[in-house]
Amino acid sequence: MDSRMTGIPVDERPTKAESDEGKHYLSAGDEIGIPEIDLAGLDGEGRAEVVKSIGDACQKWGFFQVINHGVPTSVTQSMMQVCQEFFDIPTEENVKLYPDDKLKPVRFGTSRTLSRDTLLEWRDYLRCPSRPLSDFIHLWPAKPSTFREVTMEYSKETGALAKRLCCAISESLGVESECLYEVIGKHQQIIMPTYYPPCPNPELTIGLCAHTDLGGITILLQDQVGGLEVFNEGRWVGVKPLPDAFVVNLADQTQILTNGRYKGAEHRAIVNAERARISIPTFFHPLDDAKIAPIPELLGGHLPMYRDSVFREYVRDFFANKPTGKCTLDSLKLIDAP
Ligand SMILES: O=C(O)CCC(=O)C(=O)O
Ligand SMILES: [Fe+2]
Repeated sequence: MDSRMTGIPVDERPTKAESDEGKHYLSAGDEIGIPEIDLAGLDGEGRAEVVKSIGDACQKWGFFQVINHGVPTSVTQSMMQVCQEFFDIPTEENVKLYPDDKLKPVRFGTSRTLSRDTLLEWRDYLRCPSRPLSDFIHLWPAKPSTFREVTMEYSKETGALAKRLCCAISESLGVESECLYEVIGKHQQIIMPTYYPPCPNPELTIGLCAHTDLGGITILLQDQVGGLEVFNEGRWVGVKPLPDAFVVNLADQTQILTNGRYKGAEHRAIVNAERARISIPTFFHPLDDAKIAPIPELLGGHLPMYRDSVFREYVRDFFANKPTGKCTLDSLKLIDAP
């Protein structure tokens, strides 16, 4: 906790960065917001319409919220509750039980970049891979006592939702329904319960610096506090918390696979002085040794925008780079536009 009191360097803080780059912030209450998509029609006659809305959102934002997503409210509520109980355990205890050792798949951290002293983010998180379940479940926290059972159910449900979303996204691109699921949806799944404590001086720091997610697709559950922001068309837009919704965003590998047609949007989390916030992103990644390149059918006679890369190497470079913006993705760029 002490190190957090130093805040992050001035040029990493949201207000400074925005005034420098001419960005401005729209709050969650403003009219412009990320698309809200009702998935109720996805498995019936309304499928084509829902698929189209998803495609439009992926193209314009790389971000959308879904309601009527099929994950039972009892499952999301229990997951929020058990994560709250986990973060109620003193930080020192969690640090001891799940050391922030990069070689350990399950670990607790106070910042993704804890080892680097230039960047301190105002958050705690637990990294919890869940696929294949038998490789990881015994490493998950045993306290709270219901953590494993609740998280297992949550993992199963979000996994099924990821499949439905990947299929809909593939259809929206006009490729075979399971195309994206095969590459990004069915392999690695990592659940990352995250806790942002109230911050006495929120203007001095940030919960999570601007970044894109490095995998394929992310499904995020958040409480009603708010703090997630998406960068779109030159400004930061707050993601308004909706009851019973998931926030879905595309990540770098999907941007590569779609040859830039769909975006892995930049986002960040800001903190506030009054209330703690919990968010639970679930990341879906390709296999470590998957070779990722633009899907040939999507090139449509154009040149590929990105060169091939092996996912494992992408991850290595991502963490070696300063985790801001799109620098790792940009390093694979061959041309600016297809
Ligand atoms: O907490 C949030 O709302 C965002 C989390 C996030 O973007 C991440 O962990 O990659
Ligand atoms: Fe993220």
